[in-house]
Amino acid sequence: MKIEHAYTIVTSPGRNFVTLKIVTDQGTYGIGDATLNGREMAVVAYLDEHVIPALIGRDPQRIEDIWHYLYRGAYWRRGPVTMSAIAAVDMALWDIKAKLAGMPLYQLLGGKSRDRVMVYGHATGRDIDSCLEEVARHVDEGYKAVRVQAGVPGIASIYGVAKKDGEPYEPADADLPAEHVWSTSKYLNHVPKLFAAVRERFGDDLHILHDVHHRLTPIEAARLGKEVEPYHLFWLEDCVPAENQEAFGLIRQHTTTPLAVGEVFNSIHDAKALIENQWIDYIRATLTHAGGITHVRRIADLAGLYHVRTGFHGPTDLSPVCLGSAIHFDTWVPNFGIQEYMPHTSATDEVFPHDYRFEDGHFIVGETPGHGVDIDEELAKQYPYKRASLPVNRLEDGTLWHW
Ligand SMILES: O=C(O)C(=O)C[C@H](O)[C@H](O)CO
Ligand SMILES: [Mg+2]
Repeated sequence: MKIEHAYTIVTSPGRNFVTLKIVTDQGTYGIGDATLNGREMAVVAYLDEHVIPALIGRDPQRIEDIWHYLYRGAYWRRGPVTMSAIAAVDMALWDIKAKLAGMPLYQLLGGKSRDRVMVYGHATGRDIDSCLEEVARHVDEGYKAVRVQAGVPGIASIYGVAKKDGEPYEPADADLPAEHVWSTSKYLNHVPKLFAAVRERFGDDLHILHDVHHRLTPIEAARLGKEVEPYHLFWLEDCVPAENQEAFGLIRQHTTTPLAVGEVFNSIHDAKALIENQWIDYIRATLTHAGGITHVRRIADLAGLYHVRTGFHGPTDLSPVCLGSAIHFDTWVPNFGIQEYMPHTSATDEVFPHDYRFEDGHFIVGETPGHGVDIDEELAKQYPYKRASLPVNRLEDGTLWHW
């Protein structure tokens, strides 16, 4: 069997998505997600110019060999563009292999470790009261775990909070990067009050999560982790930028609040010290940005040795192809923790028909052979690419800060 044909599809049903389709000489095809928010066309160029020509004629069943061919063969290893391109190939090849086997992907990975996959949704509000209303809506819809993000008095716009209450949050909201202003002291003084209010209204059973979006220094993160201990967070996410993995060692010395990190990671090497030193509790590296199923499986296996569980990134800027594949992975992986879920627009769901379903705060995996997600190429053409950028963040004195 040979790869006969492969091509990229860029579509924007509400936001941009990049999909790779690989077709074999026997007609079976697979698709993979290559979406890198705000840098989509860099991955398209990488795939079109450097990867696809080298795939034609190869045996699609040799997933492991093709992974190493693309990783080692590039000489320039790692990085989000390279690893998203490799991931798209890998996901499409697993889709093909599972279709050839006549099995849903989770069966090929090793079968079910659980019947359903717990997800967390996003509650956002411009103040604490409106955030609580959104938490209530999620609880009514069956969610058992909710990420809470609220506006902070004195900060005009903040990560993770929708511009209008009740609407979904979209970070890539402008042609060129919007400029936000950030104050660590205002945030740190305010945010514990949000968790106190959530516990007060919803009691102890609801899992609550929070994303700091890389904005603190290690000692500030240690203070926050310590102060929120009484509210028993499921996790505190991305409390510091993670290029310096040792920073998490410092935070860990000070707090028992569970720590999650990894949505911007693209390799096992980004997470190795964090996992081996047990400085974190959840690893969030995603299939699309960290080299696909073949590589993320290695990260998960390493994590399992150290009591670190998975908590995959699942924003709307990863396509249903990534989400569908992630649900198969989550259903199999022994050290599963939780799956992030931001519902896609109905236009996106129409472009990407899929067989996974949300029920009572969980995802239920589908039984279609492959990863269970397809693309309607004719419909996709109706939504042309539109450049959209993530914002940048400055301190009140104008210093460029972490977004
Ligand atoms: O979903 C999350 O936890 C995020 O932090 C979302 C990111 O800001 C988003 O995916 C950036 O593209
Ligand atoms: Mg995040």
